[in-house]
Amino acid sequence: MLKNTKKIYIAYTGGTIGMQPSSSGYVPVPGFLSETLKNMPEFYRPEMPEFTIQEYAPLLDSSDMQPSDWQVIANDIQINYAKYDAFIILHGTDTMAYTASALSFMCQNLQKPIIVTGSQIPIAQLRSDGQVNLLNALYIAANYPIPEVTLFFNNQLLRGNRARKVDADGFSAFASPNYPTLIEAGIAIKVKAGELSHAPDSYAPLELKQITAQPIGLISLYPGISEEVINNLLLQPVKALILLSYGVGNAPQNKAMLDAFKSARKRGVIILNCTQCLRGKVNMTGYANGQTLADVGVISGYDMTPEAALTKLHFVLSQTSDYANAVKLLAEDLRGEMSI
Ligand SMILES: NC(=O)C[C@H](N)C(=O)O
Repeated sequence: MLKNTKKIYIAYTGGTIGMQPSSSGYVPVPGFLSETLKNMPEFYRPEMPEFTIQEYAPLLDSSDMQPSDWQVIANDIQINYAKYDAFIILHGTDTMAYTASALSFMCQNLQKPIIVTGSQIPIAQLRSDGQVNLLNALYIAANYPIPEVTLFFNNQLLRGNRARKVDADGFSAFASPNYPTLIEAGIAIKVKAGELSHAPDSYAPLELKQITAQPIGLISLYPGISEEVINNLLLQPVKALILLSYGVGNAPQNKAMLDAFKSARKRGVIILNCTQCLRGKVNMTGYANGQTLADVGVISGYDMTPEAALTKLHFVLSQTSDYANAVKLLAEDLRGEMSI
């Protein structure tokens, strides 16, 4: 058996995969994951790539992840970019889709795979999905390199900025409602919508973009919503509001609410329309109720997930403070996050 010579960098940020039970529920325990892996010989078979685990301190339950943590991960990848063939981010599932989306925007000109994965049951527990998720992520990173930020879970490799956590306690915790699966790991590994990289002679440098946390509001419309609620959400220092609208981008014909959007738009607040449906795309020309939103300056988020919309706003507002510039960037498909 020929030894796999690929080198993979694993950034272990926390999450259930390396947790242990405590009196107050699962908690991450430093050193425990690396020790557990040492006793799992399948990770060291010759077909497996070499890997290095960088354990972060503190290890986080991913519900504690902040934009500054995305920056730490992105900086870490940049520092190690030349030395490794691919990167795996071990992460909790709760905010995994946010981190995957954020990294996709931060890593411009990415030419190596970054796969985010984790598990629903800790790796040291009976029936854990951690071992199979990490093993497959390593194998796919080494043998089926797709040079973008992806998320691997339950035998599916998804585009990171298209993924959503859709099941709180099932193994099939992630879906990509508006974009096909990149790779399906069944008995055979099938490359579906993913494009494999063709080992270039030299890698163009990775361009790392910064994200700083931005004041962004998010609201899902509901029958009975009042303009006071909307107005409160648009108060200073909010720079953008994600409006999760009905269906293809509809909202009630409530004059006071529309006026609130209009005056916010005049103050330079971005209002981004995404659908509250799991699947499908915003089209504000479909109904008169959607058109009135476009008329007051609400912009389309097309079929972006709320996670992609939020991280894209953090990203865009970190790059520019000019409204027109920001709107231009939001309308572009920057990293495959939306279908225009
Ligand atoms: N399955 C998990 O990883 C959930 C955990 N609370 C986390 O996001 O860190």
